[in-house]
Parts: sequence; structure tokens; C-alpha cells
Amino acid sequence: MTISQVSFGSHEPVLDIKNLTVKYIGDTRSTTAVDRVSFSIGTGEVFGLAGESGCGKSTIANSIMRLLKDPAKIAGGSISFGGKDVLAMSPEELRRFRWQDVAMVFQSAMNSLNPVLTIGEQIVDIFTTHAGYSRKESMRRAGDLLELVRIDAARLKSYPHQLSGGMRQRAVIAMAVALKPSLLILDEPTTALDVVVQQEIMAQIKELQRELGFSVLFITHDMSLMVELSHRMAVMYGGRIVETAKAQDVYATPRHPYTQALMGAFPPLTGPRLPLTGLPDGVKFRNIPDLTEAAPGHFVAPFGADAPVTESANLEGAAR
Ligand SMILES: Nc1ncnc2c1ncn2[C@@H]1O[C@H](COP(=O)(O)OP(=O)(O)OP(=O)(O)O)[C@@H](O)[C@H]1O
Repeated sequence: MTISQVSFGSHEPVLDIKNLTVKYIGDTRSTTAVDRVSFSIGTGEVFGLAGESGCGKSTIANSIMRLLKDPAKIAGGSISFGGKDVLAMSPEELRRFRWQDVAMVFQSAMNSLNPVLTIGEQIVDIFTTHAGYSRKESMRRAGDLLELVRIDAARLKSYPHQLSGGMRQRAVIAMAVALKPSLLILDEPTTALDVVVQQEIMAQIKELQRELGFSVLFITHDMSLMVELSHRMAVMYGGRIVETAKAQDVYATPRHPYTQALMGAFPPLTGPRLPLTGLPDGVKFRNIPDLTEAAPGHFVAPFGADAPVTESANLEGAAR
């Protein structure tokens, strides 16, 4: 299936982030992990967030879910979901918001399953706790859910260690979509898996997205996977977004020097074999910047990160 076949509903934003700034406050110095980040995700849209380790991707995801813990602090900006101010939600509103409105698959989520409970018990718990279904009804729904991600319902009786890594990850994805959220956040959902299983999982996510129509925030450092799955994407460097564009435009004509370097570091999943360039010696952004405020030269923006490439700039460039 190609990107164009992934269902993409209206452009009505389901999530709207404006100027989000998140700091980790230390005794002597603070880290600005996310620096005035803005993006929105439309209904049924798959939006990718790319960038290498430490650039702030997970901090954004945790901010959306309101899962940031000390010493993290939201220092500015807004997060709106379906027009509601996420940062002002009460504990009760948050309880509903998580799972029912937005669900997240964390990095290495397959290892986060409870080892002493069967898969069935863990899924049933979601239905009884968050949707108020009876145990019997929850068990029936749990079976359907596993079948949805192509796992035999008989596996409800299995413990996590009795499933392969790929099956565990599929089970976690099934749990995330159990209550039909409007937005699914996938934080490096396939990093710990081999390439073949990775492909299967990505195909599974596309299929679910087409069937259920949810929006996706897809976080990865792997540009090939990102372009494969996303409609639009943003590239992050040092806590900032340096380029936002349609994923296929980024693939065909990456405009920001950092995006170009990142694209060159991953093999395309389709098309001719090309030599990988990586982030070569001498390129200013070979090492990610020190984001602590007391560090000398905090966020030196050698390539104009203060003037990120936006979608309109990208379109203008493509027209030239
Ligand atoms: N608890 C913490 N205390 C202090 N700094 C932190 C903390 N958690 C993250 N950071 C810093 O915030 C920055 C962004 O981290 P974050 O985990 O959001 O990046 P990421 O792009 O998701 O990377 P990865 O893919 O490796 O998780 C990094 O500089 C990191 O060192």
C-alpha cells in the first residue's frame, strides 16, 4: 500500500500545538528540550516527527499526554485537542483524554506488558476500567481486538513471554486502539524489532489507520519509515523544528541542510540503491547541540534554525 492509499480525512486539526517550550529544570542549569515548537495534525492525518536521539521528540509526546514529571516544566505555549486546552485539563478530564481520546505506544512498549498477567487480562482491564464493560463483554471485545491485529484470539490466554517480540508489539498497538482514540501517538514503535517484523508492524498500523480513521503522531529517527507512513512531517534539531513539509516533498527535495543530511543517512525502502552519506565530518550539526542554558554557545544555530523551512517555503521551492 502506498501513502496515497492511507485514509486521510479532513484538514480539521485534531491537535494544535503552538510555541510549546519545555525545560528540564536543574539545580545549577536547565535544559530547553523543546523550544517554541508549533505544528497541528488534521483529522485522519499521519504526521511524522523526525530527528535524532535527544532532539526532544519524546518530550513533546509526553507533554501532549500530560505525562511530564519533575524536573520537566512546560515553560510556554499551548496544546489544544479538539479545541480543548490540554494543559488546563482536570485529573478527571485527563483520565478520559488518555486512552479514549489519545493513546500512546511508548518506545519499547512490548517490554512494558505486565509479565504476570495474560494478554487477555491486560486487555480486559482496559475495557472494564475505562469503558465500563462487563468482564464477559470485555473478553469478547479483547478477542476481536487481537484478531484485528492478526493474532489468534486463543492467545488471550498467553503470557507476554509466550509471544514473539512482534506479536507483543502488535498486542500493545491493539491495546492502544482498544477504545478507538482519535489520535494515536507512536514513539519509535518498531525500534527494537528486526527489519522484517518492522515492515509487518508498519503495514499493520497503516491498515488499522485506514480502517479506524484515527490521526497519528509518528515519532522516529528513521526517515525511510517516516516518509513511508506520514502525510506531512516535521524535522527537529536541538529542540526546534527546522522543516515542516509534505512527507513526499521532504523525500524528493529536502530543503533544510540538516534534513538533507538526515535523509542521506537512511536507505530508501523502495527505488534504486544509493550510497549512504551519513552525517559526515565537518558538518556543523554532526553532534547534537548541548541544550543546557549554562553551556557556552547554547544552541548555536549554524544553519539558520531560527528561520525554519515551512510548508509554504517548501512549496515555493518546489515551484521554482
Ligand atoms: N528527566 C530529564 N532530566 C533532564 N533532562 C532530560 C530529561 N529527560 C530528557 N532530558 C533531555 O531533554 C532532551 C530531549 O530528550 P527527549 O527524550 O525528548 O529526546 P528524543 O528526541 O525523544 O530522544 P530519544 O529518541 O533518544 O528518546 C535531551 O537533551 C535530554 O537529555
